[in-house]
Amino acid sequence: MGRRKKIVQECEKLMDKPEQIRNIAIAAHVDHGKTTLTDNLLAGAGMIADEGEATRLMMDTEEDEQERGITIDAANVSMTHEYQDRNHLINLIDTPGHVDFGGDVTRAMRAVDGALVVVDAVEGAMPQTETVVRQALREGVKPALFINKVDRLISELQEGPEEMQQRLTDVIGDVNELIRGMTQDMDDVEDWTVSVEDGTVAFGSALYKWGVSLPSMQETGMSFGDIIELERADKRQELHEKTPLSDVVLDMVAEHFPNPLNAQPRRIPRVWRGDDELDLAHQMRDVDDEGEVVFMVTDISMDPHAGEIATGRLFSGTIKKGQELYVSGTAGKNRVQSVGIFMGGEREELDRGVPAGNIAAVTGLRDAIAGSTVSSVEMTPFESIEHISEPVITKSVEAKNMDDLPKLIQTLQQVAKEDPTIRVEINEDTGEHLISGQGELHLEVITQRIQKNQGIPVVTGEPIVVYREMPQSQSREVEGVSPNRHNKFYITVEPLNEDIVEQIQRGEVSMDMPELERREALQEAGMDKDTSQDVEHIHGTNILIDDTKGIQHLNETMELVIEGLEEALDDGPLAAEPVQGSLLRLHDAKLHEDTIHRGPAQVIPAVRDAVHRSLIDADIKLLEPIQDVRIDVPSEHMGSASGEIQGRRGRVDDMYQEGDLMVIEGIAPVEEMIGFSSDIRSATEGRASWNTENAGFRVLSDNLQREKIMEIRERKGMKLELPQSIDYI
Ligand SMILES: Nc1nc2c(ncn2[C@@H]2O[C@H](COP(=O)(O)OP(=O)(O)OP(=O)(O)O)[C@@H](O)[C@H]2O)c(=O)[nH]1
Repeated sequence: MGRRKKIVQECEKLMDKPEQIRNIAIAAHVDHGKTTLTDNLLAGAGMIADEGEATRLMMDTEEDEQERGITIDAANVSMTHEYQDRNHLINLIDTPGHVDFGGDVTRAMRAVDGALVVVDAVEGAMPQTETVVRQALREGVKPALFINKVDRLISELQEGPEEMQQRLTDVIGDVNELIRGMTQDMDDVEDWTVSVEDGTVAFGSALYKWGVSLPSMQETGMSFGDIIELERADKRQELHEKTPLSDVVLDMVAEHFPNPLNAQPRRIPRVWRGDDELDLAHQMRDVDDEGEVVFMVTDISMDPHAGEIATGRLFSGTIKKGQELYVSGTAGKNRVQSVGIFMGGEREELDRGVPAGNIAAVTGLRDAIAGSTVSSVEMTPFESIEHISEPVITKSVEAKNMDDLPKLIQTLQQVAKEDPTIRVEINEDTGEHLISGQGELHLEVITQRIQKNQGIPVVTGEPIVVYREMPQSQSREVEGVSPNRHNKFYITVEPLNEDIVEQIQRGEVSMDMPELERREALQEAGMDKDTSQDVEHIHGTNILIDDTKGIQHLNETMELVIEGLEEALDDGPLAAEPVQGSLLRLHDAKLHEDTIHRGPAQVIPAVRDAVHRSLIDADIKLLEPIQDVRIDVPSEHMGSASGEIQGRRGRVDDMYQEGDLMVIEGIAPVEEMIGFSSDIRSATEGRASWNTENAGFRVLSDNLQREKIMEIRERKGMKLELPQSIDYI
């Protein structure tokens, strides 16, 4: 029997033993070595030959990933590992490190119970490290730490045992500081921090395939001194044989990460807000393979032969070929065509069903998108997997040949389904479609995949930034009148406080949650009690409050009011960009007796105009997306590197020495950061490494407001005048 077949059989056997399953993700800052580590683990588990570079191909499977040398999609793989005379099934997800692909990391965390955080010993904890730790903790996923590239401390930086120990202690301290900062408000008293003594920290070299932890050092009798000696003497093969990285890390995984039976009772209440007394709730907490099927889709990918593959975590029941399952948010059911597991980029179909507690790859769920809840009974869906960072950059895409148009539209729809951090606007009239994403690289990779994988030649526009509009003060009460003058709406608007906006973005306040919970959350974030009781609707990060009392027919008209409101907020009055962070109050309304005279054609424009006029009265301003920027650079290039931030309407907030490099931290508008990579390279002779992270939206400075609004209006073919309240009457 082939090796692969044998491993599949092993995995199948272990699937039914949840106490022997570990679902884990590997996550880190870009280039800290996740993919190299994952290759080690695969080789250690006997899945691939232990032969260096060729192994890379196993996890980074898409051609563009290998060309760019970074991970773009999260890859799934199942493997087995024997620990303390017991075999374990380890379902692993390797996640991308580049910030543009952070949405994949967020989704992967829903599927797993443990996160192995990889940190480069030389660079230490970096901004993306903080982000992935936060993503893990928010999902109730337990972290453990692997400090990588320790070979560089020894061979390049020539550090001795004390210096090295100090450096490792500092990295652990920094990671724990992040963890403590993020868990101080959590209700559970669980200790999420990592420590050498507990065995939740390991370190080593993924490149040279050796690793150690306190338990492994106790077992092998290796000391720091021995490691330094062997590494210095270039005896890395010996080091690898004496203390192989894969064993050390997989032992840590088996010992310290929770199995589904331990993890699910803790995680379900965090990610599911249904009634916890229901049988279904018990089945999910108990990982009941005979219960109803509850499957959370965390990733959709395309297989040229099998079609769409939905990968995700099965929390209850057994998923099998032929089952008819509900998909949240859609009507009707989908039929499961096949179920299987991933073995490093490749899917292995199984003849049997996959039971609760596993990560499964399912075909046939044509209505599912990343984030769908798929189940055998109708149920409250899981909390949506919020990725905080909204798209900030847009690019237009057109098919070169008109004949390709239908195929392009289909592909774009598929892209949006696979990656919810992308937004696609399809314009069948002009043929010019817009894709918005997390950054230049994100969009570039997607357009390249459309061209290469789908063979559709496309023309793309220059990347442009996505803007927002937001009121800055409290408006006066504004009257909106319907075209027939029989219906009137009285509205005011004011800015929402930042805490509330953030809560909505995180999904901690939504219309889907029980009202009482929502009220409490809003009050905690600073909303007064009366207001929090009258929330009628939430759209984007805007809230509608119904302050009216006993108005006849208002109830049945409310749907139209909301439609008018949404139209007004989607295309703000300044430049038709989305409005954010506004609190709208409906104070009063006068409605015609007769339904015919208060239909959509009357109510929608009246509300829309009232909202726009009140926004203008509330001193609405244009907001632009900004990024946190961090540059690490040798001190002789510090001036030119900080100049690259300041010259881009940016601000340098901090400069400090770290090791032999200077660190510059600041913020700059996304628009100005387009083309930054090549500029910083030439400004510092290629000596700088840098990282950017989207940091929300900021009011554009006053002297640029008019110019920018006109520029957008011109691009959109709108009238070239600043809108006045009077325009809407
Ligand atoms: N010296 C040294 N280099 C390493 C080690 N581990 C990884 N590298 C190198 O670091 C670079 C990045 O490694 P990857 O494994 O691709 O990093 P990653 O975190 O998966 O990066 P993304 O896929 O881009 O998110 C590669 O050039 C590796 O060869 C290590 O232990 N020591």
